[in-house]
Amino acid sequence: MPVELEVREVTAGYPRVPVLRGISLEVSAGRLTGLIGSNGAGKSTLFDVVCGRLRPSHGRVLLGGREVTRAATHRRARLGLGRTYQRLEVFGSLSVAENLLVAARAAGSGDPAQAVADTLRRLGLADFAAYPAGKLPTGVARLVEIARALAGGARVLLLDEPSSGMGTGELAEFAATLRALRADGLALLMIEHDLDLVAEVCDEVYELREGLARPAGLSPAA
Ligand SMILES: Nc1ncnc2c1ncn2[C@@H]1O[C@H](COP(=O)(O)OP(=O)(O)OP(=O)(O)O)[C@@H](O)[C@H]1O
Repeated sequence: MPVELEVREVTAGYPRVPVLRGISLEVSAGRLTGLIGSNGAGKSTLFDVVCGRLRPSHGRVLLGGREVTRAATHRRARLGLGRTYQRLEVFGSLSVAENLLVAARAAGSGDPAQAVADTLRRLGLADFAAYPAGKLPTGVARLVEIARALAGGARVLLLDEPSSGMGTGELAEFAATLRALRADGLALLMIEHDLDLVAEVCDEVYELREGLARPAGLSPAA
């Protein structure tokens, strides 16, 4: 499977706070890659570099083999990069379907309404289509965030603690959803604190520690 996202020797941080010190990792299509590490290790910082919210002082980011290290966030989105956030970022006053429609229109997809219908079905959200996103239980709202990225044409998806706020039943369903997205050929990079979920679904796992990404000793999924 082709490598969709490459991070090569990235060094980045904030004024007087060095965080990443030469990180390299790859995410391929049809693979679910886990990213773990203690609080403050720099996981979200790495996502910010990949998305273009933070410019690295050294190193490169490639999407689908294209250099995007200096590309604007919206250009990366056009190239198929999607992201969810640790703190939910759905449009609360819009319905679930409207949330997706905004993304599908912004992506300029051929038939936005069709893209929305397909994505709602894909994530098992059809019954919630007309529901105000701001009133959803957290676990469902996290699926809406993922659906919105997919409706926007994401092929590389960065998930920031997607299981937080989910109950046990929701977690089992979510694991199945992740496997289905992987089977569809998406390249998935997931920050996650639930190590049982990581060990269950991830093909490979990196641990972020002291500014470097190292393969973690979690048994990968079959
Ligand atoms: N805007 C900022 N300005 C200055 N320092 C920041 C900023 N954002 C994050 N940091 C610092 O950068 C370091 C890495 O933070 P980051 O949020 O990337 O860690 P994380 O691994 O995602 O942690 P968590 O698991 O708690 O979300 C921390 O020391 C944090 O305090």
